[in-house]
Amino acid sequence: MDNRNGPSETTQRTLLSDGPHRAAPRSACVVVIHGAGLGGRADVDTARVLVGRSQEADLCIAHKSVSREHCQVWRDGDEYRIRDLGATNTTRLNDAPITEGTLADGDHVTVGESILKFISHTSVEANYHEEIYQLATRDALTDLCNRRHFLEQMEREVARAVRHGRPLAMCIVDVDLFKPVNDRYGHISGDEVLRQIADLVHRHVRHDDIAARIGGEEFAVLLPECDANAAYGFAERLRAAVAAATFTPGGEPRRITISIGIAELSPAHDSRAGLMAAADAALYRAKEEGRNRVCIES
Ligand SMILES: Nc1nc2c(ncn2[C@@H]2O[C@H](COP(=O)(O)OP(=O)(O)OP(=O)(O)O)[C@@H](O)[C@H]2O)c(=O)[nH]1
Repeated sequence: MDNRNGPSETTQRTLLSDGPHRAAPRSACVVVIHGAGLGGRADVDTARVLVGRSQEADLCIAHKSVSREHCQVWRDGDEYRIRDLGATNTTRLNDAPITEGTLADGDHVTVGESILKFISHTSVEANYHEEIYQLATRDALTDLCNRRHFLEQMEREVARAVRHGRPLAMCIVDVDLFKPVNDRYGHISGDEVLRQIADLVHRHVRHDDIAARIGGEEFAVLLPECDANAAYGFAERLRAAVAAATFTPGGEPRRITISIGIAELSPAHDSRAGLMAAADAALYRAKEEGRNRVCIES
């Protein structure tokens, strides 16, 4: 159900055909194994990976001992290279200061007070680190991002969008009247419904969007480069897809609906907390106005 008159759709969004996200086999990567940013990682290929304190770094280590642009890592043919970017605390490779060097599997890179480990794509540890990364960042039930990872990503995306004056929108998605579903069919069947909804969320997002389960029956989607109208188009398609889907908790066909609140980055909502509060207020309105609808916070 719409509560807006004729929102214009400004962005073409793509339906993906596969189910919940699974990471592709990994390339080489750097993983923070000690200090601030522990567990953070970045894949390394020919594009230069920036490591630093900046929110815009590919591997952001938010600690004062780390320069905003500390070092960069990249693949050059068969070699993996690292270069210090004039950091105040010079980058160290296996404890020796460097301006530039070649990385070998298992090398330790000291960045301020944090230590990174370089894992080559052939390393036997690659799968282990991949598994740890998945456990730390994904929601076990739905395989979407977990709340913590979503909030971290959102912090970065908000900073990036504010800095470059780019649009950014977010949706908070809440399952309508889910308690009666649980009460009638049990939590296991309820979980299956949540998985099916997560699958629909995943199918409707673009590659660059960040989708997460942020609460029991609450999901969030962050949409970089989207204003509220474009987000509305996405949200409305998702709402309609859920409303049209057949769920079979306890083997009984049942319709389930969702309500969605949308907010976009604006001078009034220019922080992570502000944007989330605005989307939450819109969601509240969607519930108040009868559920199964999309509302935009103005
Ligand atoms: N199966 C399952 N249920 C959950 C999970 N997390 C929260 N819930 C349930 O989700 C339900 C949420 O209920 P309420 O917050 O009362 O809201 P609602 O019934 O969805 O109603 P409205 O949000 O007002 O439309 C509760 O029954 C929770 O137990 C979960 O991980 N799995």
